[in-house]
Amino acid sequence: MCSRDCCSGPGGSAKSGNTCTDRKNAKAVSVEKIIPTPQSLLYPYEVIQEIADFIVKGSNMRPKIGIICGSGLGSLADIIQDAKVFEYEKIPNFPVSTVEGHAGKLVVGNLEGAVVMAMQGRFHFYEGYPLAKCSMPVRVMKLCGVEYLFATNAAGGINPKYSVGDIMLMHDHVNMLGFAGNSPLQGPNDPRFGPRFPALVNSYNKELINKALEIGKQMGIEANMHVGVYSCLGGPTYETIAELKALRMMGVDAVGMSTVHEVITARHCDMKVFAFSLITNKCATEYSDKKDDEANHDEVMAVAKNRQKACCELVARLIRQIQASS
Ligand SMILES: O=P(O)(O)O[C@H]1O[C@H](CO)[C@@H](O)[C@H]1O
Ligand code: HPA
Repeated sequence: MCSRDCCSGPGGSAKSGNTCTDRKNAKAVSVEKIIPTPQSLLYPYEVIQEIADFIVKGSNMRPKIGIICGSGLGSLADIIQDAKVFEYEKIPNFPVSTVEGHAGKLVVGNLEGAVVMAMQGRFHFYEGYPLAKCSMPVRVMKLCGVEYLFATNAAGGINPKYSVGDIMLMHDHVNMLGFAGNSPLQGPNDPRFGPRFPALVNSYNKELINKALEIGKQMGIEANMHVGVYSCLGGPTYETIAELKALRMMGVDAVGMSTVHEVITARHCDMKVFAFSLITNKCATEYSDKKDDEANHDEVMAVAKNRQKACCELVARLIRQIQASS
């Protein structure tokens, strides 16, 4: 079995110059070798432990809260104090960020009295990474000591009541990649992380949602805050009108290309999850010739930049409350 990067995503081909020894020696390769590595075996426990040790030793901190910054929301990591910054390239066995708005840095430090670690840059399926690789950093967080995952994303609003700039607290998801038979947990289960068949009802911590709603009121943004259902598609294409109509019929309020596999991985290893979507564009669910109806990443980034202050404030205040009650 080849478990090197060259067989598991774009970081690999960069490192290996696209030469995989298994591929070069194809004639001699046995059937076992050409069956793709099950996702769960790409990052064995020991490799995750090595990465976690590297971060804990390198920062001399043990984080309690992990934050994943969505597209254009990297400033969530800029408010961390006494920060130790690790570039992804310099972390052993870590993938690289390839998307604009995802800087590719891991920031460990203090925020509102808690030690946090924040990913300024997440990994997406459309970048060519298997889902287990996209969500591998969540397991690293767990082995660093993280108890809470804060996952944030930029998303298209399908619920007609949502406006650009609104914040949707996630209380559930529809796992479209899972419907298609893809999961970060696919392959042999390592019980040191969690059970073979994890339950996902109650994945999004209700207490944290309620606290965030209260904070929204205190910030005077309650009219721009919703509680809703997110769905992740594979991307990188934005959705067709027919797909958006179908998602709406399924009860989806916001759509993106991330987060769900991170939440699955976090719940598998029993982390408490808080997640929100910043609505960066309204998704059209009727046919029209208007160019305005087309989503684009520049708009996503611009809206995220405009709303980063409110997002930072929400995250900081919620962490303060977690600290106050622990
Ligand atoms: O989910 P995040 O990483 O915030 O990014 C969202 O924005 C990008 C599309 O504009 C996609 O990557 C989508 O998933
Ligand atoms: N669709 C999918 N992903 C997205 C969108 C969208 O409209 N906006 C931001 N990320």
